[in-house]
Amino acid sequence: MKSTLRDLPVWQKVVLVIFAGTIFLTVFGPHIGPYSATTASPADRLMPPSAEHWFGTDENGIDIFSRLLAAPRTDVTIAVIATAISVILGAPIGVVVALLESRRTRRSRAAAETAMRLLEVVQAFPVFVFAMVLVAVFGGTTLNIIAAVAFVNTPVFVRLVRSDVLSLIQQPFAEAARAIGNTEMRTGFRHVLPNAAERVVVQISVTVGFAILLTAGLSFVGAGVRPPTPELGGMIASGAKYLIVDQWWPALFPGVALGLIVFSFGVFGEILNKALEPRATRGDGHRPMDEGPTGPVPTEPDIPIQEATVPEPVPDPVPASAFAGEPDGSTLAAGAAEGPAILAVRGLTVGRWDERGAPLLDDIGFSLVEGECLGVVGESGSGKSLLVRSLLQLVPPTLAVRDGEIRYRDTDLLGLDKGQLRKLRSNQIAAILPNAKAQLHPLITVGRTMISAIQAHERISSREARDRSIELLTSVGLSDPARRLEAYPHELSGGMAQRVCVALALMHRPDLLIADEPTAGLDVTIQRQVLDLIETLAGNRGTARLLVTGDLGIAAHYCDRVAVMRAGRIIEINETRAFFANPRHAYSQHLVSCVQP
Ligand SMILES: Nc1ncnc2c1ncn2[C@@H]1O[C@H](COP(=O)(O)OP(=O)(O)OP(=O)(O)O)[C@@H](O)[C@H]1O
Repeated sequence: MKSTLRDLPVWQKVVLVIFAGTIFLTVFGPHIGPYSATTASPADRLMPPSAEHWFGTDENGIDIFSRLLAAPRTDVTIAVIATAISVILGAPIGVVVALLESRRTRRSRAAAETAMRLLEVVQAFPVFVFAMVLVAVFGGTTLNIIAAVAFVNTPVFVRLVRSDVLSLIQQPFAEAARAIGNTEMRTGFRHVLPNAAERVVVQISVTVGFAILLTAGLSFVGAGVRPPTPELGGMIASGAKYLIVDQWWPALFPGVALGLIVFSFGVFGEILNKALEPRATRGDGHRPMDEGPTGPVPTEPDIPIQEATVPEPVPDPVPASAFAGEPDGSTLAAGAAEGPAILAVRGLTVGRWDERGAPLLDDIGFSLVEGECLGVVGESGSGKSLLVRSLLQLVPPTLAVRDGEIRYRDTDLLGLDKGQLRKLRSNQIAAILPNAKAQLHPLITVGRTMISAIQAHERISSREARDRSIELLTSVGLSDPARRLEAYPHELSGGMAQRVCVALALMHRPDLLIADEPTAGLDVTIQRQVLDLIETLAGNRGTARLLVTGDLGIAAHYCDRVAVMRAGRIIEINETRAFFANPRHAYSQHLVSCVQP
């Protein structure tokens, strides 16, 4: 904060002083004027500025300087209370409307649409006229003025929060929050809404400024605060009629004061915005945390990961027609593993929700047994991530599962309601999604994310949840876990963030782990450490793993079987050794040939 203040340009520092002065006057103003701000003195009527009355006197002979010192209390108090009401009403409505809109059901979309149309009706009236009508109908008491100003400003916050939540709800950290078992509402309010806070804070400051203007405007037209209460709009109104007779001071000073106050609130919002941004407040003084000693030392893999990396996208030296053949019985021979399946997928087909266009996932089928690791490989755009999202029921809102079955043990996942799904996620089915840093809430410390994830499933105190978080971070090999709990995601290295995500995914000892490119973006050594960690923690507990990767070397080293995807279909599934020794499908042969020396 200190460095933010120091870096401000001079004019902003001046505005900040005006803002601080306004707040000071709001609290103490009525008590510090040299004269009474309300007692009339007809003998001193309309005296020009002088040493005795610095800003002159008004039509009632009251010292204008003393009234100006007292007036901000009225305007600012009304504006602040009204704006607080607007935020308290507007922000939750905005979150709910956004969540309704992001659902695909007709009913929820209709409800969101109705709410937005109603807001448009409110906003279609000129705000000032609307506030005047409200005050005229219900009377010009202070409470009614506050209610009117709050009412006309509420839609601003609804719209602002709605648009922010709509754009943020698809972000990786929000998806991750849902994947670890948070309800949609909890994700919306606890994970997404704080990210809209920066814009809301700026808007609050601008709105308070506007609300001061509105309050003054209502008083100016005689519908607001009544004399003799010192109030800027009323002072301007009473002074304006003397402008034509060259008595400028009763209107000019309150006019300038009003302009400066409104302006200072707008600028203060910007300054606050900069100061609240965690990267701004902590970025300078905090160097990125060192990786520190980490967990299990990896053993040498049989196949070196670097050498096996498949460049993306895979060039197609073989004509496309060579790969066009339908997968047949031979290429899908090992599609069903032996033993009772933990996950069984049949005929899964995903496409646009309005059923237009070709499916993006077409007739996907495979199964996964206890303790097994199935690698899903394929070129970019083949549908690997979409498969993961479909399994986790996190299909983007523009897409939908058109057909098929996803069975987790005896449960049909596609038939579950949100509550049942939430219980399964994280408790029994866990996910690690790509780009760990983006999965973690940018404005929430690692500790709060972990505690919230633990408490989403267990009724335990925050202290117990914190102790558990420290144990978990230790188990994923993070040094100094208590300090890591206080860190924001941007203060972690990629490898550390990924370890936190592994801890989050495995905290409830799931028996199915779905990992989508869990090491994307990490350097090769860290990749191996993270994959070994998953293997040690999940594999040794018998957790079945579906590991999506674009790296055949990773699939070769860590997976029991490999499934190859191309253009939304699984074209081959085989045991890992057999797959690399003798790939059956022409496209698999091409993939394997790309990584063999
Ligand atoms: N929200 C969406 N709306 C429409 N199409 C989508 C959407 N998300 C993905 N797709 C399409 O689905 C197909 C599969 O995408 P997906 O992200 O699953 O590929 P991928 O195999 O994971 O690729 P990569 O390895 O590059 O992440 C692509 O053609 C993509 O354009």
